[in-house]
Amino acid sequence: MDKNLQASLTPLREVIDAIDKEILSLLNQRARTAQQVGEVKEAFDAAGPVLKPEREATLIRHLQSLNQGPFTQEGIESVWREIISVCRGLERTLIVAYLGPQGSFSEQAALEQFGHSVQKMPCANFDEVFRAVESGQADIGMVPVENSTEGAVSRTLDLLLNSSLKVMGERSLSIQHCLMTQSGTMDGITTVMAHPQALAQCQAWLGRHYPQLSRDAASSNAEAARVAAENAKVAAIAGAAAAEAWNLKVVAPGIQDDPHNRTRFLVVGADDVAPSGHDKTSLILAVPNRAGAVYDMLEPIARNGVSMSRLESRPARTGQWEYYFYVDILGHQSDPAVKATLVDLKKRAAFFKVLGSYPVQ
Ligand SMILES: C=C(O[C@@H]1C=C(C(=O)O)C=C[C@H]1O)C(=O)O
Repeated sequence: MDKNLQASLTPLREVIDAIDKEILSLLNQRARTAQQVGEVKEAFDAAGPVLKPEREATLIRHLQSLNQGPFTQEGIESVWREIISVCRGLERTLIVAYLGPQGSFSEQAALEQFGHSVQKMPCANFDEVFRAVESGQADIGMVPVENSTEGAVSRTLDLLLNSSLKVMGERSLSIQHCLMTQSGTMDGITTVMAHPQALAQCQAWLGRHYPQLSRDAASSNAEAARVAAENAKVAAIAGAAAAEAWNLKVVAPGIQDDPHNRTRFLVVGADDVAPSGHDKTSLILAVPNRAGAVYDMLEPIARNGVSMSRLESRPARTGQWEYYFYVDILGHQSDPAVKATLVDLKKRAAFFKVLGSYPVQ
């Protein structure tokens, strides 16, 4: 290295070393304090949850509001999610269930939300994720609920309807699909495999570039990657993490038809989440099949000055053209306006279920 360059860098690196030493000492103070929090929780409610999503959200937002840079806001979030993950792990290791195998977008969403100091429980399908959490084998689950190109993930909606689990959080992820094979080329490839959602999100691109390939459905994109790793005739569509996990080479990155393709995931668990100051409430409603019923159902939301951020319908399977409506409103169910809205909605609805209130991402 150039001598002058070395001479200029050395003092700066010494400063960084000294700062890191301070950070390390502070991290250990924080970790010890979190252990004490764990002891207090244990003493008051040994079976109670260690995870407090509202506290984690408030703490990160507060730091972001104090942040003057140049450390980025995204940096604050990702660094503190990992710090919290380690500290939480010293209280008790969180077990997170999601649609696997390794390298799935659900895994990525789970790790972004809860950090890497968790125990991963990859499951074969969404039903298994719900079962794992309902039975207490896992603390929480991470499931996709909607995609910006393809709309609702219907199996998740159906499971939410029938499950006792609460929605405890949300996480939105940019979904960049890659085409991947063993060799990194398409030589000898006869089939492209992915989850039906991913095949749908990439259909125009596939039609343009590989119209001759047969398209096969897999239970997840990461599962398609696992199959491609065993079969040289199969190309998989999955995220970059799956290529790494299954030792595949990317033939083409970012092949989804919409470059802004995003998926929103929900955290499901057994516990209610306290207010964080910026929350959302998810609920399911059904109305009788008559003129004006949907308008009447939604009227209390507008009247109480509550914002609705999502409205999704799903057939009720009665054969009568009846629907369940999945509604997200802004605010926590303990906020007065939201509380009043929920009371009104319950009076009008043929079916009413609050899925939970949780911090807005
Ligand atoms: C330390 C706590 O437990 C967990 C860890 C947190 C942290 O490290 O800051 C925050 C919330 C909880 O998920 C707490 O409840 O304050």
